[in-house]
Amino acid sequence: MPHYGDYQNQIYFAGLQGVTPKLPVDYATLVARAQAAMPPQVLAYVQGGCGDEHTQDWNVQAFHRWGMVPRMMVDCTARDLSVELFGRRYPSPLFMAPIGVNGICTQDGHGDLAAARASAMTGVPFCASTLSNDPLEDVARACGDTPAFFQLYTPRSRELAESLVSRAEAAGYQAIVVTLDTWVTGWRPRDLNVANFPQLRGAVLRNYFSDPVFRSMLPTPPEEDPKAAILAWAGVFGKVLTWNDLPWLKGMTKLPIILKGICHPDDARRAVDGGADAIYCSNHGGRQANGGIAAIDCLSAVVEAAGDTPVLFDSGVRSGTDVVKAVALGARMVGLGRPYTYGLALDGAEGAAHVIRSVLAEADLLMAVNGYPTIADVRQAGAVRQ
Ligand SMILES: Cc1cc2nc3c(=O)[nH]c(=O)nc-3n(C[C@H](O)[C@H](O)[C@H](O)COP(=O)(O)O)c2cc1C
Ligand SMILES: O=C(O)C(=O)c1ccccc1
Repeated sequence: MPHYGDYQNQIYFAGLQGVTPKLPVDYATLVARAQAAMPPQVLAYVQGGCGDEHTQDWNVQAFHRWGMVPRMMVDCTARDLSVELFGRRYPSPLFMAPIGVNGICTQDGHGDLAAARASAMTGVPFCASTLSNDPLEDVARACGDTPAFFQLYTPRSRELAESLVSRAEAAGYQAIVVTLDTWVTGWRPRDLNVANFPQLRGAVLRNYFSDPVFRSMLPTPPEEDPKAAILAWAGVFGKVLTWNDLPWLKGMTKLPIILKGICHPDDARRAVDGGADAIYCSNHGGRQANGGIAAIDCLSAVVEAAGDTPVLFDSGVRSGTDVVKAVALGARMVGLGRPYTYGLALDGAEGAAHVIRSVLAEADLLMAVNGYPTIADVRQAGAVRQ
């Protein structure tokens, strides 16, 4: 049976022919490469966070305060990283978190399709953002046989929200991820200092411009008057959601609803009581609120409060080790964010696939060495605060 860890052998054997990996396998070197290669404003938008970026930095640092204890004399020659979510089996806990500017991270402007192709190549599900340079239908097709999720930025117009969700359902997405923490944009000094907000320059709004309800709100089509369409987008973008909206969100679709941005156990309990199908513990990578504690330090309490309801996690995941730690702390699935987008920026779908394969290989080999042959074993072993 092939293992994700086999990627390591592929790299070493290629080395015998004088071939080294096109992109690095570690995050620090990857970021350094991205910093040298990406257009400065796109880099600032992807790399930056809220305020002085303490929460963003702490998301990453806090992983180091959790550790795992290896077990010996366990037969780990065969490993199974698969997990179940909503009755479907996924080959690993990893998924690609929604990144609304994937579209402008490749030179051709089709980074969403490239991200989707990386998903098809690796079998790691892609959570497509509402913010996209290609329509969600095309992105779904580019995911091939790999199931995908659709992330909804709930607009102020209910009709538009319903239209986006029904399109996502028709396109074959498996779940709707409703992001709760971004009805307004957090204070982002890197972008403010260069006065750059890509959406206001017309980037990544294709799901709106292709939507019949959005188009019906405009006196002239977006192709004829893009400025007016962008202003209309700015006016409709962010609905303030409250718990009273949960029945409406649930009623919109047959698909499972995943609430993204939950960090407090009381919110997790309310979400479960309100019928959320899954909870997504995340602080948006520290891009929305500064001054918060690290997302990984919120995870255990959220998992406990969620009971049987599955909990997804992202924010600060930089390696396969981080993925295994998040699983040990109770995450059913773990989202990779900035790292795959840097891969995308450096080498398109291949680059993102390489980053994903490196993360999976490290996770698999860690499980092999630590004596955790399955995800259930990881969960059982847990992680300790050091
Ligand atoms: C450039 C960028 C754009 C993002 N766009 C979205 C988005 O459109 N929708 C969303 O729910 N989250 C978005 N996020 C948040 C990610 O889904 C995820 O929560 C975050 O990247 C996790 O932090 P990390 O990348 O530092 O691990 C974005 C993050 C980044 C870095
Ligand atoms: O950049 C982001 O993190 C993001 O998801 C977003 C999208 C729209 C408005 C503000 C932030």
